[in-house]
Amino acid sequence: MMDILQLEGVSKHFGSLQVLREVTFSVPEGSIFGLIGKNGAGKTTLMKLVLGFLRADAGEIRVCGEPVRYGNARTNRLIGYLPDVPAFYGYMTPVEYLRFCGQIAGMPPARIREHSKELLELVGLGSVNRKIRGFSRGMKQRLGIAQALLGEPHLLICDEPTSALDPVGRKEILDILSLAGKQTAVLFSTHVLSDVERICDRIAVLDDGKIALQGPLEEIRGCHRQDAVRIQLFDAPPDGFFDLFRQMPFVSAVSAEEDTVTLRLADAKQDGANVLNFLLREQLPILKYEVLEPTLEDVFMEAVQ
Ligand SMILES: Nc1ncnc2c1ncn2[C@@H]1O[C@H](COP(=O)(O)OP(=O)(O)OP(=O)(O)O)[C@@H](O)[C@H]1O
Repeated sequence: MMDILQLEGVSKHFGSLQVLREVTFSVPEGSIFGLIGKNGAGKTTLMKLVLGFLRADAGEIRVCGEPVRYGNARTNRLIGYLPDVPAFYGYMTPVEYLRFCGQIAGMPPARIREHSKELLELVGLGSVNRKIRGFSRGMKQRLGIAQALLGEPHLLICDEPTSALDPVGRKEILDILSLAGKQTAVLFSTHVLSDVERICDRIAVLDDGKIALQGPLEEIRGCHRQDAVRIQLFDAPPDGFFDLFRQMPFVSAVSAEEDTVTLRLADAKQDGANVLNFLLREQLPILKYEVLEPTLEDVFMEAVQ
């Protein structure tokens, strides 16, 4: 699979502040890539480097195999960009705005008309003929995505597209990015882990300028799988009963609370069956049995500590 974006050993400082330290990762074709980091972690700086708006101190950035050149980034024809605070001409309607953007980019008028219509449908602004001035923040973000997709980019870059939106607006944006991801690779930054869990297939965690963790989301979860099970009984067992689990060799941790116990196991499948058998033998009916998935939050906290 071709890499749409490659960063290799990219570093950047401002004065005495080292913002990025030898950042290396790539975004393959067809990927929706979540760049996770706290405020100030360097996400915006990284995106500006990819767009050639800033000059890297070291390292190389390639878009579809072409090196990015500072100040003269021909590679930007391959990229659609949604900045964190997009600016629009408030007196235009969405259709007028996209026409204006298409004209600047030198697209043929028929193509602009046709493609604008599709894109405005995609972002849920197909029937909105009002001026942009009165748009909500979410509507502006959606129009921004339509604009970024107008040139049919190979890579769509969105800087914190969901921050400052309410849960409904946030879901709308994620759904749109998910759809856009069928046509183009997507790189978006966020500090919201649930956004990433919803739509990304790959992630990188940026912490203190370094990539603390990266890879396919499934793989990352797999590696950090805790193999824990939570069991709830119909009734609280006799005092101290759950402590019996501590003596079992395959149980590495026990936490108990009234009728519920959480066990860390070497292997959820095999050891889980042993635990269940034990409870049956002791004639303690089970209300609920659950294998716990590590949340991205757990994984993230482990990576950035
Ligand atoms: N032009 C600049 N000159 C000096 N310092 C800068 C400049 N641009 C960014 N910084 C600093 O670099 C650090 C990283 O900023 P950046 O905007 O890349 O972070 P971010 O992860 O995008 O954070 P946020 O989510 O707050 O936008 C911050 O400490 C910021 O103050």
